[in-house]
Amino acid sequence: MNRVIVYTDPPLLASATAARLVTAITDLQATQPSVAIALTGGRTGTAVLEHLRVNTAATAIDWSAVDIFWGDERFLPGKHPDRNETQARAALLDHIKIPKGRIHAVAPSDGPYGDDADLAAAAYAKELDGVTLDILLAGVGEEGHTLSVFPDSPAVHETEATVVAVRDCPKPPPVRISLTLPAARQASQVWLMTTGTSKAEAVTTALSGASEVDLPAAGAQGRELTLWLLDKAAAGR
Ligand SMILES: O=C1O[C@H](COP(=O)(O)O)[C@@H](O)[C@H](O)[C@H]1O
Repeated sequence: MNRVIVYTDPPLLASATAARLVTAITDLQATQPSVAIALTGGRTGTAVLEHLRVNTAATAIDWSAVDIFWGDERFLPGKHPDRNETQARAALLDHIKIPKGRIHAVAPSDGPYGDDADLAAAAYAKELDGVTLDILLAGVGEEGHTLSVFPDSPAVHETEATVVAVRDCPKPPPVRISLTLPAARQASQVWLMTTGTSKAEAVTTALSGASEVDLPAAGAQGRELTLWLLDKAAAGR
């Protein structure tokens, strides 16, 4: 099922999405022992986490039973400010009571696999093996990328692997680790969040039946639900 929800502006989108996450996570926790969420980087994804941090209802979440993954990561040294993990830690993860073992970050480029992005991708695929993501949060780029799957790139043609190393990305940094679209489609719910007029064309093209090769965001669909969370500007077309 596809749903599109439009908010007046980016701050409202971020706070409403944080509230939606609180409800979704606590509802899931009422019926299953643990919940798996994949985070996204970028402005909107980080703003949602900041709102989650200050949302008083979020104290109802039992973080000790939430596994945190990332849909994609910028392959940079650990603690680099541009890593999606670093930003998520600053926005939320360093402020909540979540056991270390529940945070499943992608290895950095100075980590156990050094700067071998293929090894880091393979290790992350292993980490995700057997996990069903309850909610995959993802952004949308101006050219229609989602996760770190860019239009007409090798990653968008990947049909076997769940996680790939992505090189020569048009958006910096050039090397990234990303879930593939087939892996994204294993998630129960995919929430695609984006704001701003610069995203409007990508959004309308994706929702008008574009091919995922041309517009990867069109191919990120959850098994139960695909939710497009937009501000008025991104929905403007
Ligand atoms: O580089 C990335 O950007 C996208 C979208 O970011 P935004 O700032 O335009 O919201 C994000 O979804 C992705 O995780 C990240 O690596």
